[in-house]
Amino acid sequence: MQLNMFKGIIPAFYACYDEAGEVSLERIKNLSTHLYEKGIRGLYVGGSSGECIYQTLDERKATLKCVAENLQGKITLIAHVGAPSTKESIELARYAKEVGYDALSAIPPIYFKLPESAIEKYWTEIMDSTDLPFIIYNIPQTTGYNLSVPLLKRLLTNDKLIGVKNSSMPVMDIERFKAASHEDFIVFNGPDEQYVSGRLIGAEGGIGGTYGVMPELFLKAEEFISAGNFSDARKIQHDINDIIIALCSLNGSMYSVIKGVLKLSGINIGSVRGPLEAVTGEDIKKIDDIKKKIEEAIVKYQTI
Ligand SMILES: CC(=O)N[C@@H]([C@@H](O)[C@H](O)[C@H](O)CO)[C@@H](O)CC(=O)C(=O)O
Repeated sequence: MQLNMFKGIIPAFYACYDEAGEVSLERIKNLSTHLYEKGIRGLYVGGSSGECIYQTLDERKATLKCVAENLQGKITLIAHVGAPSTKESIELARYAKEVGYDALSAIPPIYFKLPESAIEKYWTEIMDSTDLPFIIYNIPQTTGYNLSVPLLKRLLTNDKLIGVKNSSMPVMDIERFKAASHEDFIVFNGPDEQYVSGRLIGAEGGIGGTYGVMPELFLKAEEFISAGNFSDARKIQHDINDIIIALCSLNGSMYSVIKGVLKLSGINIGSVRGPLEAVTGEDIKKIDDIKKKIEEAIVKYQTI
């Protein structure tokens, strides 16, 4: 397996809606083209940022297909296929394979608190449903399950497992997963607030929910790390974190703020779907300040 295609900056793709809140193929095409032109390594489609659990199977398939039709063969495409049931997850996995994805990924089962044996079976059945490589999505803050090293080791007996997208907050988890696996196993940094530290401790790429609103800054952070310029890497991470704190400071979901910034920048992908909350009232005016903050940071690092 050629793992280089997964190394680098992979934005988690945002759900794209029209003004009525329906999935918009035109907007999916616009956003995916916009991110591609920024120079990203790939896209992670249909994950948390894709509002996966609030979309129907048909909407998720339409999104997967539209991104693939636009960018397949140009960048790495990872399909997140985690769904409430194994049946639906496998249906999405087979669909992703059919429309040309390079890899699959899934959160553990949601809602019921299931034993690890059920989680193992769930991921194994998805892996066995196609010949695509598979990436575990570990995000304990939303799923309530944190990948254990013993389960990772058992799953590693399946050659299709090529990596973990780790969104748990301790960077040490990245080091543990890397140490429990092998050289050709890739750990993706999940928390964007610690991209630099995640990379230094063993992550070889990143998949993140805020990359899409400021790809230039994460591409630059990656450039600094690759060049061994840790002083500037630390500085840009600081500025990125200030922006993430601002994105999370308004009265709606972070994704609503991100979509507001993108809209002001000419990329309209609508708002968020309930129960996620949109930004309202006076806070709407503050979105422009966040956009300016991002632009200032981009300019600051452009010539370094
Ligand atoms: C808990 C959480 O939502 N984590 C995000 C981060 O990118 C997160 O949005 C960011 O670090 C800001 O807190 C990602 O791991 C989500 C992601 O990659 C996805 O959309 O699938």
